[in-house]
Amino acid sequence: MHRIARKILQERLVHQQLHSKGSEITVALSGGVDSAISAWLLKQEGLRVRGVFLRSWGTGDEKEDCAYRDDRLAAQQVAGYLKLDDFQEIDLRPEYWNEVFMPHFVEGYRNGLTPNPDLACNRYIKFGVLLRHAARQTNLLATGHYARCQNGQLFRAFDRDKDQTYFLASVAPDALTRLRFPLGHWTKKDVRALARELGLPNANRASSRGICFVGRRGSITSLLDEFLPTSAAWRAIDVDTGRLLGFVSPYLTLGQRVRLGGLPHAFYVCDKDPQSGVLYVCAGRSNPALFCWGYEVEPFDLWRAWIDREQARSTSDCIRRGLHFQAWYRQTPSPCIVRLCNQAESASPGDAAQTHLEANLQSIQLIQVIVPGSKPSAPVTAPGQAVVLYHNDLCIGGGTVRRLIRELENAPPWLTNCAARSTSLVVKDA
Ligand SMILES: Nc1ncnc2c1ncn2[C@@H]1O[C@H](COP(=O)(O)OP(=O)(O)OP(=O)(O)O)[C@@H](O)[C@H]1O
Repeated sequence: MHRIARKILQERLVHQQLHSKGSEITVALSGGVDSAISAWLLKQEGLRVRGVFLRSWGTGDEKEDCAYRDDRLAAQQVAGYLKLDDFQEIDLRPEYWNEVFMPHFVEGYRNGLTPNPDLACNRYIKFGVLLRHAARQTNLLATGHYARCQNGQLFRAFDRDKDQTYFLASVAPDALTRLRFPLGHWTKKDVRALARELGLPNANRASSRGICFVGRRGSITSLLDEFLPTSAAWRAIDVDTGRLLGFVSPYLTLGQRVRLGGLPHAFYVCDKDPQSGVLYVCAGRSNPALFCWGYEVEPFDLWRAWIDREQARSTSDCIRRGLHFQAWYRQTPSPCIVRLCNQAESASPGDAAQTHLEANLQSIQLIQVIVPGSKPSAPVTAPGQAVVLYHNDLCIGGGTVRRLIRELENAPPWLTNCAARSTSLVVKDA
């Protein structure tokens, strides 16, 4: 056995449950080194491994088609080199277009949001349509994501620097029960070294360009101009003076600096009104018009599943403490308090002093992810983006930001006193 693999297997870092010899699994092969090593590891377990390459994008653009052909060829070469039991390409361009690109990306921007198509892609394409496709032949699907999964629960990867649970938080809990992430206990460094040791044809290939499209176009703005050609510039209005300062791109994000010529200050986006085509801006980064207490979030199913499990042992207390949130991939997690609420409360949250939720927890449609402290602070994310929640290593979902919470006039005692207290949930390591 190869040196690095032996070291890792001997140290029992591959904790995934071993399946009986002869069972089958589908591996999503991107052409990159992570999915290739995942396939190799599964073969070491004695599984029959079928490779599948996914085509999700293509507009006839020569540069894009060229990148797609390179990826497919690399995936095919890996499948041949590892003597996988099968290799297929599946074309999910219509599904990607209809379930991710148009509804999440294009419509999101049209509605003034800052969407994250990668989370939608994982939920609807890789762990939706592709998983259903895989289920026709094998019951399990593996990918080269860095994450750990056990009993339908998602845990951070051993390699914190590569941990991809942020992108997986939107995946349906029942899908998680059929997924394998063979690299959950590996570091990227060891994966790369093993690929070289095995002489894989893609051992030195850069990380895959993924199945998403933006990187290949240069900028989101040029892509959106193509798909939303009628979007006119919006009016930039200074929130403090009500003055019209100029006309700007509608795709600017909350907190982003706005380029407005000939003005003495730097201006930042503090609010967007897609109905009237107005971008509210404020002078300076420390302007209170930018600040918020936290984020109102529409929860992913994974969060609901966590709440359901918790409900069995907890009271109807609507505050959850001892959690951390991440607002983007690789962001250092920050402490937060989560308050469960329903639509009616959300319309007028007041000081959010209510501590008992009358409604059944099942009816929760919104959660408030609040940053502890006595003062509001500058936002770290924007409507449309995902805020992902963690309890230690356990990823408990999170959700899509619907709006910023600006209304808590003074920090209520539960927000300032209880920041450091932890929930009594016992987290089992995967
Ligand atoms: N076009 C594709 N076809 C099949 N599977 C894919 C494709 N793109 C990504 N995947 C799967 O999703 C996983 C994570 O994709 P991501 O785009 O984050 O790539 P990555 O971390 O660079 O991994 P890799 O080195 O395998 O490309 C991949 O390891 C692979 O299993």
